[in-house]
Formats: sequence, structure tokens, C-alpha cells
Amino acid sequence: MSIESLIQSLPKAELHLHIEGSLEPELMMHLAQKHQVDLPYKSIEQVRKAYQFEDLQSFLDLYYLGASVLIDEQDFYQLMWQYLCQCRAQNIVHTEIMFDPQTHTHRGIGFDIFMPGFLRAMEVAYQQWGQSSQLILSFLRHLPEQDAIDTFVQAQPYLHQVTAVGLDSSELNHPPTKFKSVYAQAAKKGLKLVAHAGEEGPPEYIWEALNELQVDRIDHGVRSIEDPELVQTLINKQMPLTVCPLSNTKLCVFDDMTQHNILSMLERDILVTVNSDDPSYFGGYLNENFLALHQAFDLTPAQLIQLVKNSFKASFLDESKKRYWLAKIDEFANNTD
Ligand SMILES: Nc1ncnc2[nH]cnc12
Ligand SMILES: [Zn+2]
Repeated sequence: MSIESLIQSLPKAELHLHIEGSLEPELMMHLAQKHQVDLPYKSIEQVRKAYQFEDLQSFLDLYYLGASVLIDEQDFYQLMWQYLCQCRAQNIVHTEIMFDPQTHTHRGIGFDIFMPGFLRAMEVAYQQWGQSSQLILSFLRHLPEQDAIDTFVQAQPYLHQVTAVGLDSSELNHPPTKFKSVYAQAAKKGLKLVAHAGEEGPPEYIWEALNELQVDRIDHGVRSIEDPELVQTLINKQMPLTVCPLSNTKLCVFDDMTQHNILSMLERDILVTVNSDDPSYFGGYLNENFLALHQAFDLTPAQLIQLVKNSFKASFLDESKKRYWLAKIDEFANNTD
């Protein structure tokens, strides 16, 4: 079987996906028209043309602008539904989805609007084809910690439907330690903890996420390679990194895909996984990320299978489900030798 067919047909998990970053230009333009939101784009082509980024902030500016078209429950339903349909098309059997409440509450759109929309789509996808999905509530790190604490209070009625909390948005000058109290509150409620660290920020931020926030996973973490002691710690702890290759090249974290360090990290036995981050802004969903890695590095089937297995190992699925999918992948790999 070709590696392209293997990428498509292996059952996969995705662990780093911002639902607001899956807003396709078509839906954005449709919702802008529906709600009379004034966007600086006249056509879908113009939206796509605007997606040239020089760093994380230049992307975030357009990402928040795009999210401004999401207003009512049906909009959030449609957004989630379209992503879950992509999961089905790409054979992503389990997904852990980040959402940014403050992006919406700051515009007067509350949890009572977006949560029912997200949850309804997740339920329909589960009923229709058994799609497995979980939610990660992510705090915006460019805002004060008190804002995150207030957001966490607003989230209380929905916490039983949330698996983890996360930390995203502008990384530089907003170290993980800033959010120590709200992470302690989330841990007390039994939530899992993840945080973006070492995307643009220094290895020190990854240390802080580990030691101060006590995270279960690091989102990105590609700058860990600059600190040998940190690398050894990640290996010893088998701390998962949710790496996003197309995102990293689009945001100029690496000059091009051949410079990416995910395969060197894999070789060193760091628990790296492949993810799409914000697929409509970065030019591809999960399979396109694997294909881009294949084009740059000529992936072997063994490397691909290891990366896919890592995503299940690093997931928040219960142990029996993890074992089920890991066995399925082994079975698949043995039958396609
Ligand atoms: N790659 C990324 N880094 C930080 N915040 C984000 N929000 C959406 N995508 C993000
Ligand atoms: Zn991200």
C-alpha cells in the first residue's frame, strides 16, 4: 500500500485543533452575510489571499477577525459540524477540540450560545457514525489571569462536558506561570491540563508549563530541542507534544518543512504527535499535515505508524479505548506489510 493510502486509511486521533481555526472561508463569508458583519474581504479568493503570515500574531489578528462572524447557536453548530465531517472524511476516529470562550464572551456571546451548538454537533456525529470527541476549554494568555478565572466561573455549568483546560493566543511575554491559580482550580475540578508552550516562546516556558502548571501535555513544544536537559525530561516523563507541522511553517517557526524537527524528536523517543492546529488558515487538515511531512522527509510506514500510535497514547481516552485503537493499528499495519 502506498504511504498516501496508509495516511488516509489508518484510524487516527487529533489532539491539537482550534475549532475557531477550522472556519473555512466559505462559511465565514456566508455567516458575515447572514449577520451583516463587515469584513475586509470581498470574495473567498481575497480571504485565502490574506492568509500569508509572518509570525503567530499576524495570524491571530485574522483568526479573531474571522471568529467575529460566529454569533448564534446554529453558527457554532455548523462550525463544529463541518470539522467533524472532515474527521469522518480523513478517518480521524477520535478528536480533542480546543475552543476559546473569551473570543466569544468578549463580544457578548455566552456559554449558553456556543456550548449547545458545539455539543449538539458532537452528539449528532456520535449518533450517526460513532465519532468520538472531547472539548478543551482554552484561556487566552494575552488577557489577565483574572479574566481566565472569571471565564472558568462562567464555565461551571458545562464543566462535566469539558475534558481539559488549555492556554493559547500570543505566547511571547505571557509565560505559563501567569495562569498558575486558574490551572490549580481546574486541576481541583478533576480536569486534565494542556498548554501551548515553546511554539514561539523559549524552552523556559515549557519548563514552567511542566513545573508550575503541572500539564499533562504540551501543545507545540518544538523549541524544547534547544535545551538538552528539557529534552531528557520530556523523554523520561514521556510527556506528549502535540506538534503542528503546517502551522509551524506557515507561521515561520521553521523556514520550510525540511527544517522541521518532529522526526528528530521522534527518533529521540519524545512522544510527538501530528496535528492540524488551525486547518483552514494553514492549508490543510490532519492528513495534509502527514502528507507534507512525507513530501519533506519521505516517511517510512514505521515512522507513520509510530506517529499515529503516539496520538492515541497521548490522548485523554480511557485505557481500554486506547488499547482498542492501538491494537487496531497493529492489525492494520500487519495486514498491509
Ligand atoms: N497556533 C496557535 N498558537 C497560539 N494560539 C493559537 N490560537 C489558535 N491557534 C493558535
Ligand atoms: Zn494551537
